[in-house]
Amino acid sequence: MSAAIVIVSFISEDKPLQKKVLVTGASRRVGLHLAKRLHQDGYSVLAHYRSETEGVQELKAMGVETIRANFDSRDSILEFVARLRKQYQDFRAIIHNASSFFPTDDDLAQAAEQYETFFYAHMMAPYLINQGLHDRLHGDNNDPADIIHITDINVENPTPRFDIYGTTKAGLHNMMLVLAKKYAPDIKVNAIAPGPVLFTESHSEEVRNNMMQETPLAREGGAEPVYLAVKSLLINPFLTGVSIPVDGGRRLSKR
Ligand SMILES: NC(=O)C1=CN([C@@H]2O[C@H](COP(=O)(O)OP(=O)(O)OC[C@H]3O[C@@H](n4cnc5c(N)ncnc54)[C@H](OP(=O)(O)O)[C@@H]3O)[C@@H](O)[C@H]2O)C=CC1
Ligand SMILES: Nc1nc2c(c(=O)[nH]1)N=C([C@H](O)[C@@H](O)CO)CN2
Repeated sequence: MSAAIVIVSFISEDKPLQKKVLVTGASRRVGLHLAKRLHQDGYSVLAHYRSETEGVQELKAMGVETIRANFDSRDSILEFVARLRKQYQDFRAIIHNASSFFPTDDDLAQAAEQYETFFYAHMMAPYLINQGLHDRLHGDNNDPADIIHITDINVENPTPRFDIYGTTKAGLHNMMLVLAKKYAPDIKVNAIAPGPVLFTESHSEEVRNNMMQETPLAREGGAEPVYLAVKSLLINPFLTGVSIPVDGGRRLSKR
């Protein structure tokens, strides 16, 4: 056998392709951090994004596989699932991080449009991706695979100004509970409920200070605590139907 064929056969006989960890909304902030840290910890990450950001370029430069989709309609989500099934055989985990966030518009027609936006991103996309890929999810060493929903601590104590956002995040929380029952014992389904982890430019100094006064640990958490919670779920084979609040205790004191 020639040297070239030997080399090719050696490469092709290397360990089987690693199972993918799909992270949605990985173009910026928490999702980008999750994708980077999972890659650094040796997982084979498939980073989903909508906007081509600098973060996406960083992921590509790190050798992280990326896939683009906008979860803005039933058809776009179904097309994304079909593409995933065509291109990938095996997944280790799916992390639903993609999310929109803005207050409800006073105009009813605008609020209706917002409802669709939130519903597609927070409920239809996670459900269709889970249901469309659950047979491709496989754990390691006979342990269950993972689905993780990134929700919000406010699912049980919502903020009126963000009522549609909160309603659809509550739906994502309930979906975690039902799928934990539906997909057992092959798949664990859990949630991470962040609190004040990363402010946005829309948060004034006053709003930030008020939030910190309502937060027992009195700090903006950052993205790393969310990753540490993700990691703890991935390595624990006996957790399902659980929601981990990553909020510095804010849920205890928020009005
Ligand atoms: N930041 C915080 O303090 C808190 C965050 N959370 C939750 O944690 C998660 C991460 O938060 P954070 O990083 O701040 O989120 P961001 O709002 O900063 O980013 C959300 C990501 O989702 C993507 N996305 C939004 N809509 C769609 C869509 N229709 N199709 C595809 N992708 C979409 C965005 O893509 P694009 O780049 O195109 O905008 C972006 O990559 C979210 O689920 C959020 O709800 C909960 C409570 C507090
Ligand atoms: N998709 C997003 N969801 C949420 C965000 C965000 O920036 N994007 N931010 C919050 C909080 O207001 C946070 O910024 C402070 O607690 C909630 N959800």
